[in-house]
Amino acid sequence: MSDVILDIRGLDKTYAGGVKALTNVDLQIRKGEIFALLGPNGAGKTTLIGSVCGMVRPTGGSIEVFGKDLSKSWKAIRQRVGLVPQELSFDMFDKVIRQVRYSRGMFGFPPDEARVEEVLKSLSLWDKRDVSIRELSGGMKRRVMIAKALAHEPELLFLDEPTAGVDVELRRDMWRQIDALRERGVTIILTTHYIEEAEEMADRVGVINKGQILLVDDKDSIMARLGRTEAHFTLEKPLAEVPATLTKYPLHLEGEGTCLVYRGGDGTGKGKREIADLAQQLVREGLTYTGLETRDSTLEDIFVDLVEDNQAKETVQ
Ligand SMILES: Nc1ncnc2c1ncn2[C@@H]1O[C@H](COP(=O)(O)OP(=O)(O)OP(=O)(O)O)[C@@H](O)[C@H]1O
Repeated sequence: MSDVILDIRGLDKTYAGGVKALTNVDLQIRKGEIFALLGPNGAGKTTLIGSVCGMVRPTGGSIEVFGKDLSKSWKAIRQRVGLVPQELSFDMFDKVIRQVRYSRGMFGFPPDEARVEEVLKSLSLWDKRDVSIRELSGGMKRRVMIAKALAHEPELLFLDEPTAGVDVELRRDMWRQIDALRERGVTIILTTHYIEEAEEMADRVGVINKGQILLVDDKDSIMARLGRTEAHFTLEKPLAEVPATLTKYPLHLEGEGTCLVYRGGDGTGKGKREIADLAQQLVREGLTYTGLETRDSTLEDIFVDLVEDNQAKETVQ
């Protein structure tokens, strides 16, 4: 891939206390994409970001950013990378605009008032520029964090849980901001617990659990490959087992035999077709049902299944 902007190979991190936070992580990020890294608490997301942004020293593997080895060209690379960390970090008594200016200087860039103004305006912070940060709401403080990370015009931007603790309205507003950055060609890697966020924003999604990458793919292919359709047939009379004539369908019984559950398909409409066939066959076989509910799986279902599967495999091993 010639447009790879970040190339992580065989990355390992074992913390001093012995916690293995990353195991043999391979990840390639393409220029201009929005990549969402999903994982439960403690999966290794922050460690992975920290390894690229210089807060964590990996114990194995390699990281190339903009085609350069991070361990050799750290300073030049860091100038072109932005990070919005999970935890708020600034001088609470300082004014918004000063913190943004200061951040630009920290990365070795000369003052540029036009740029600072543009960033503050794009995040609807211009009116608050002379307000002391401690007086802002939590969501607005988070915007200041983003403004700081954007002040030096990064080409690669990491957002670690950008919308944690932010209300729905502000979250959507931030999504718009992130979209605007993409339009400007910024490559964005975000970690999130909100699967809705990944579903809405990302071009590609990676799932990490216990320090291992379980899956990386285009969001649409994940839905097509792993998406399922579910149908719940409420039966008039309970069944002891799934009839032999129906075993070609992915079925099981729930609710002490009163609910026949179909779970199958592949996100391409196959599930809906099979459910329609199944419904007809139930009628032909005199298996009366009094209710039918269907729904397509979401990215969240796929994510939960993947992590649970991985957890179950680990328990067996
Ligand atoms: N400085 C540290 N020293 C020792 N262990 C650490 C350190 N930082 C993180 N860990 C451990 O490494 C593992 C991965 O943590 P990490 O913060 O990377 O996960 P995460 O996916 O970002 O979690 P969350 O979603 O809760 O932020 C966890 O078991 C965590 O307890």
